[in-house]
Amino acid sequence: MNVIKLRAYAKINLGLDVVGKREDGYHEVRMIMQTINLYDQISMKKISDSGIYLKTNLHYLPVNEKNLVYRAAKLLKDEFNIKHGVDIKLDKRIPVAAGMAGGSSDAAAALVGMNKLFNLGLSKKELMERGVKLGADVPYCILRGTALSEGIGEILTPLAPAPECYVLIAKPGINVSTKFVYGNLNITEIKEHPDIDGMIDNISNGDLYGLTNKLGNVLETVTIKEHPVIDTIKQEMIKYGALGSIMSGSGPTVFGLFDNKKKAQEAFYHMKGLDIAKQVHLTDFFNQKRG
Ligand SMILES: C[C@@](CO)(OP(=O)(O)O)[C@H](O)COP(=O)(O)OP(=O)(O)OC[C@H]1O[C@@H](n2ccc(N)nc2=O)[C@H](O)[C@@H]1O
Ligand SMILES: Nc1ncnc2c1ncn2[C@@H]1O[C@H](COP(=O)(O)OP(=O)(O)O)[C@@H](O)[C@H]1O
Repeated sequence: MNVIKLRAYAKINLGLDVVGKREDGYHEVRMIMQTINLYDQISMKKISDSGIYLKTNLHYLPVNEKNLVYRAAKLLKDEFNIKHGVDIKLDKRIPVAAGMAGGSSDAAAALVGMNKLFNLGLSKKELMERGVKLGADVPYCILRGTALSEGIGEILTPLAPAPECYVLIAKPGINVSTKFVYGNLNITEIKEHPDIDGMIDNISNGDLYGLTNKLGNVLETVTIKEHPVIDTIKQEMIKYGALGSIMSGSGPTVFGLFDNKKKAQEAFYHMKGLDIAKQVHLTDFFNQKRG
């Protein structure tokens, strides 16, 4: 097998709480993670030359060590002293710097791809252990599905698949740095913590309405202060029938959850017509079992 094609799925955070700060500056989190059916495509080809060559459809993305895909390939190439090189094509559809783990998911897919392409025999757990060196969300992007994420994001507990619904995604035309958002978060000032344990109960009972009532993300306090347009998009989603709407991750992407296809489609067209939302997608939850 000399060529491999992979899908790198985006995630949203149905709940994001920060419960502490470590001495190295990283934050301890409790998050409900959910993979959605929006993905980048990656193809990897073994070559005789020893280099790592990356091409992408987005001209502004780095194609060297600054790209997480390159770093993922290099990490395993160095560890296993692989002599062959790899040609990688990355077709991005997940919005960049959006709070949807696009880069982390690409890195996760590249680790999985290298493992297959060079028959390294690493288990999922062993790939996840390597993934955290590239980013806190990378182990989750290898696991996928609905999961509780703790520690800095690397302690993962798989949950039952969250109840099905429609997911409207809208990203305003601004980019947000995760480092900036965590760096400007003052934990002592967080007034409302999302009820992560309640959300876990709702997920195990298949209670969509209980779940959508509890959506919450403490990082909104930092990002919305900087970019009030995020709040405007949330309000538009609710106005158009979303059961709940919050910012994903460090932002600035906003998502809304819908139980009704027609309403979700109407909200999608409305959002596309607004010039505050630059990238808009209508999708649903990725479910490992449904494929
Ligand atoms: C906020 C979240 C929510 O899922 O996602 P995104 O918005 O990035 O998608 C994650 O916690 C982001 O994970 P990830 O994007 O992998 O973070 P990393 O690349 O490891 O770290 C970027 C920077 O964020 C800060 N950071 C990250 C994770 C964490 N638990 N505490 C932190 O303080 C650190 O300052 C770090 O230098
Ligand atoms: N494969 C990649 N895809 C997207 N961004 C990447 C990638 N590799 C490195 N980056 C850099 O990482 C930054 C954050 O990207 P991304 O992972 O999309 O953000 P987020 O985690 O907020 O969704 C970008 O500004 C980009 O320069």
